[in-house]
This record gives sequence, structure tokens and C-alpha cells, in this order.
Amino acid sequence: MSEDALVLRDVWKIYKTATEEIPVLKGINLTVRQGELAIIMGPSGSGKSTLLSIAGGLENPSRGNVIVGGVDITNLSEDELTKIRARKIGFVFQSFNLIRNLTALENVMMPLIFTGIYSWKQAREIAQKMLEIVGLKGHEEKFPRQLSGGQQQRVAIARALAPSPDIILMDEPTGSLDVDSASRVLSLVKWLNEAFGQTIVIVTHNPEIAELASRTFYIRGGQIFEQPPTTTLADKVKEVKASTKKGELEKLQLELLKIKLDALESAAREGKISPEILDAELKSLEARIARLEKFIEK
Ligand SMILES: Nc1ncnc2c1ncn2[C@@H]1O[C@H](COP(=O)(O)OP(=O)(O)OP(=O)(O)O)[C@@H](O)[C@H]1O
Repeated sequence: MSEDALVLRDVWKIYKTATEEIPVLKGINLTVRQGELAIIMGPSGSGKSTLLSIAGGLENPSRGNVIVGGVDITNLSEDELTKIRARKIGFVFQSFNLIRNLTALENVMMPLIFTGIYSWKQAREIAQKMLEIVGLKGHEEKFPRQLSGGQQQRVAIARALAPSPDIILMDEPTGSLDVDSASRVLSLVKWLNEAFGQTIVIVTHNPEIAELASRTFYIRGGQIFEQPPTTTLADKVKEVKASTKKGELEKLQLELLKIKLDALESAAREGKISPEILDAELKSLEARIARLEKFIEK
């Protein structure tokens, strides 16, 4: 069973301009396991955003492989990649990227529809639950302009989380927020990771975010280095667990993963997903379900 949410294998990125070749990533090897919160730091221009775009299948590596939740996304067709990305990867950007003329609820429903596996009714039900989880119950029918920056970022997080992706990738998620909103968003991120078991990778300059990490990486000179943990993560976990009702979120997460399992199986019966991809996706989903069930039984 696949316990690795993200694997980068010897990933290179060389940008070509008219006059030169710029090697930005030089053979990156990185494994993020399910349930980890990994932070990637590094100087400006070191390739953090490039790495995140490649990990999320938004950009192709010049060489090497990207494996998300057991599926190698490196050589998929554009059509397959779009659907896999929607099911397996959630993105949160600095600028929220919400669609202006859709309500909060509709924004969260969009990626669910893009997965090609959820019905309209399932998408609506999941989107409602997600907005409740991020503390935005009652704001479902508001448009982005009617929400504060922090609330918009929470909609963006609900949207990223809705399809129960194997991994959420965040690029400077608090970059455009004031201190108060940033701290609310950070608490949410920490809570989703610790209590919800969501795997998250964050690219940031913000040392406060780095304090949340279970693993910290630095990019420099095209290479990646892991910094040994220095903070006492166990204390942070205790703090978060104390503030959430025991088992409730895990049960909700399990419910959502089971809806996804049903949706995947019916999509496969209708021939919407190839057997190879279905097989890899089921393995990853079953590993996540088993992990949660074990946790709930404790
Ligand atoms: N499409 C492109 N064509 C050519 N060069 C590019 C392209 N995209 C990025 N680069 C270069 O690649 C390098 C890495 O850029 P990237 O945005 O990944 O860095 P970063 O670490 O995220 O920077 P910052 O912290 O400032 O956001 C930079 O030198 C940038 O100029």
C-alpha cells in the first residue's frame, strides 16, 4: 500500500532563454509521507515555486519523475493529468485564485466537478461540509468580494481540501494577509494537518509557518536539504488535539474518503478511468482509509 503522498525522483528543471540555459533544479529527490506537513524554504529565486508547480503537475520537469499518491503523473496526457490533478492534488496560492462571479459554495464545488467522478449532489454536500470545517458556515452564498482576505483564503483551503486530495500544495498561503488573518489561516492549516491527517507541503519565507512543520527543507543551488527537526512536535500535537472533539474530524474525513471511493468505483464501471490509474488510486485511498480506521479504533 502506498504510504507516500509525494515522491520526486531526480527532478531537474532547466529553463531555456534565447541566449542561455538556466538550471534551476538539479536532481531533486524528495519523499513526503502521508500525514506530514513539509515546509520548503530557500532564498528568493532558488526554485521553490518551480518545485511546487512541478510537484502539482502544473509544469513538466526537464527530467525525472513525479509520483503523487502512487500515480506517476510525469507522462500523462493533458486530459488525464487534469482529472488526476483534480482528484489527487489541492492547490492554495498567495492570491487565493477564487472565481469572482461564483459564490463561496460554487467555488468549492468546482474542483469536485472537475474530478469527473462526483455527481452534482455529492459535490454540493461535500462543499457545504468543507465550508463548515473551515469555519464559514453561513457564508455559502457570498461572492469573494463580500469576504475578507482571511475568509477568502479559507474558502481557497476548503476548495483545495474538498476532493480529499492525497496532498495539498500551498505557495505562500499567508503572503497577502494581515497578521490576524494570517494567524487564523495558520491555525487552520495546523489543525487540518494534525487533526484531519491531511498531507500538506508549503513553500514560504515566513518563519512562523516553518514552526508548524513536521519536516523542513531548504533549496539552495538547485539542490534540496532537509533540516533535522528542532521543535517539539509532540507538544504542538497535544495542543491541537485538546482543542478539537476527539474522533469527530477523523470520522468526517473517513466519510468523505468513502464517498470518494464509491465515486471512483462507479466512474471506473462507466469507463471514465483507466484500470491502471484506478488501481493506483484505490491503493492510495485504501491506505488512507486504513490509517484513519486504525486511528479511530484507538
Ligand atoms: N518560465 C521561466 N523562464 C525562465 N526562467 C524562469 C521561469 N520561471 C522561473 N524562472 C527562473 O527560475 C528561478 C526560480 O524561480 P522560482 O519562482 O521558482 O523561485 P522562488 O524560490 O519561488 O522565488 P521567490 O521566493 O522569489 O518567489 C528564478 O531565477 C526565475 O527567474
